Amino acid sequence: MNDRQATGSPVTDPPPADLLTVSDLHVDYAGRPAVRGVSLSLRRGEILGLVGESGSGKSTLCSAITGVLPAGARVRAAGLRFDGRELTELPPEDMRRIRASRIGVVPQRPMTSLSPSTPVLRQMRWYHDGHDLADLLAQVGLRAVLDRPRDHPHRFSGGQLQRLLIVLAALARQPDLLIADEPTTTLDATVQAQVLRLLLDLRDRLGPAILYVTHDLAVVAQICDRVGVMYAGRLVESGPVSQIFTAPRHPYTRALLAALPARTERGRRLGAMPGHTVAEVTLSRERGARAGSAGCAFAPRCPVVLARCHEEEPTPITMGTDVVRCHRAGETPEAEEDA
Ligand SMILES: Nc1ncnc2c1ncn2[C@@H]1O[C@H](COP(=O)(O)OP(=O)(O)OP(=O)(O)O)[C@@H](O)[C@H]1O
Repeated sequence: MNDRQATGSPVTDPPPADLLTVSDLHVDYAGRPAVRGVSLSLRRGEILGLVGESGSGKSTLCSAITGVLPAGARVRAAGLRFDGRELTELPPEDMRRIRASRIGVVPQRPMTSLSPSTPVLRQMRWYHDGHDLADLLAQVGLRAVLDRPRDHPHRFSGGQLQRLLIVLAALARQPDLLIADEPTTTLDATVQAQVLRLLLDLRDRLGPAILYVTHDLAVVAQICDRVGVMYAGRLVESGPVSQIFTAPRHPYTRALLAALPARTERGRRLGAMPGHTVAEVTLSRERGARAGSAGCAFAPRCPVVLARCHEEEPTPITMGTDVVRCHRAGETPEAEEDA
């Protein structure tokens, strides 16, 4: 059950079934781990935010779900279940067909996703799969595009193009899952707000689940039901937005939230925290693993680190609605400081 439903649904409602369940997913690039043992689930109509600093594995996780990893990437998973079917057990062609027809992807940079030499409206007609395009555009307040049949992509703003691409991804095929990997990175705050409103509108109208990757915690607070926090390829904490923002249990999540000057500030990206970069941490961890110790990847930067954290990697612990990977997850922050 997600946060929004939690406030309004009667207690007797059956729990909504998961649309997507990822179990113990690992992705390596030429032997270097990028995603390490990630498990998550996404329910129909739910928006799950994925946050974490650059290089933490967010895009790789999305690409593993859509099945479009570059050559040289190696994927292992205990399971990748989509709408009741185990994708890893299907013949590759069936897997590709399900992914292509039922998972929509909103690109990060709209300008580079369209052909520059063909009018936008014509490109939309190629892809929209026979729906009434005028109706689709009117539903989301973009009917005016129909009056511009000769305009090429460069005649549109980034925000207009992004909203058109979201319409294509979400309405034309009506996928069950939309993956949006930082779709507002290149947009200013006002246009970003329009794009977020459009996504919420589409979710409410059509009910796709949305996996929304962002560096911006304010966006998470605004549109997501649940959030997953990634660090060095691990999902270190996940849970309802209300829980994570008010009582984060992982020290990395707490550091991210503390770095926000005001919880309501818009447009702030997650900067790397002072100290080691993720790449340095991963390298030092790999050296540690070779030397026989493989502790928590966050230990070198952790303000509440224990000796144990350098030696033993924490396993995920379920605590109420949260799943946390931290040896100290059960302690209050005050107790951690006193220790
Ligand atoms: N095609 C690739 N070949 C080799 N390594 C890659 C490739 N793509 C990503 N990586 C590495 O995998 C790790 C995870 O990268 P990924 O892009 O998934 O992180 P991210 O959290 O999405 O970062 P960002 O927020 O900057 O997009 C990084 O160490 C990155 O350098």
